[in-house]
Amino acid sequence: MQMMKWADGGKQKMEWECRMTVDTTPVAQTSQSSASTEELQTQTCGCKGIRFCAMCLSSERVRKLRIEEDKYADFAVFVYSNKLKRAVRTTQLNSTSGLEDIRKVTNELCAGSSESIEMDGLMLVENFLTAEEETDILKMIDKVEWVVSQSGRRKQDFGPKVNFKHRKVKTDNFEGMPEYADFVLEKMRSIDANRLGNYFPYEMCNLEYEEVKKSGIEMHQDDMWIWGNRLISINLINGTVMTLTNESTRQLCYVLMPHRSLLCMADSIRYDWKHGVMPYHVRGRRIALTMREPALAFQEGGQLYEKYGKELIRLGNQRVKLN
Ligand SMILES: O=C(O)CCC(=O)C(=O)O
Ligand SMILES: [Fe+2]
Repeated sequence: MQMMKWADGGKQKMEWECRMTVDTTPVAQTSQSSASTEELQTQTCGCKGIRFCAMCLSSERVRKLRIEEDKYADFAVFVYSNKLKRAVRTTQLNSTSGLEDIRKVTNELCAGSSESIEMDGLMLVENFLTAEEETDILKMIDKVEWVVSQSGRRKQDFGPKVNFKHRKVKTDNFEGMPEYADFVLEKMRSIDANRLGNYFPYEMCNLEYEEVKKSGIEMHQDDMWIWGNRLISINLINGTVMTLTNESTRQLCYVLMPHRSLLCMADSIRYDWKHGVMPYHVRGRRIALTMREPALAFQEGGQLYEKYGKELIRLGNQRVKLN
């Protein structure tokens, strides 16, 4: 299998963005060309810097960045077991394994003598939404215009624009969360009031991934200045794999996220690990409904509450009616 890594060390400039992410070097991506790639190349995509999708895969910019290497090749590989609530070591997978192999190993896991690690702060809720609830939410999501984003994704942003480098926030286009946010937040509270209750996001970003576009999201950590502990991601239409890497312990963990599941990444998973979605783990169309809560400094009593937090929290509590 051919691997790609990025020659610029993964650093990239990002100014006013609607959302998160401190991007660093992405994990190797399998490079499979598809018949439709060439047709897509004539279109305009949103990729810049280290990012790529099917449309720009063979552009001059992307070709210059590629070198043959897999950054995580020597990491110990684990798969997350939602039954055991632990990540179990496997030698059947490597750092570029495909979706079907990861699914097989995950489904065949059993409590045994394999080395395993606690995944503090990782919570996977299978069947978080029923099929009917998913259909209702999707209808509302698809009423809103999609905007081309990076790495083959499209997005719908409900949140502030943030200049991560200069630590500035603009709220000009932020009118509140879409009306279906209340249903989602109430369902989270009803499932686990302790861990998922009391969640008042001031950002919701729906991300659309498509297999044909080779959509993915590079290994990254969400920004820690503005966004708080719990990152939420709900899998609509199709599930996928969340890849987690811990560079200090040199461990990689695959978390199989079924269709209609919710993933919460908090505590050490949020702060000690990176996460990403590999394009070759995407099937068909997938929508990730993601949410972020205020960092402590932006909450009442925090240093940035008066300057930014108060207004952001007020807007986060407003609802936008969808026609
Ligand atoms: O696609 C997902 O589930 C996660 C996306 C993500 O990590 C992000 O938006 O920061
Ligand atoms: Fe993220």
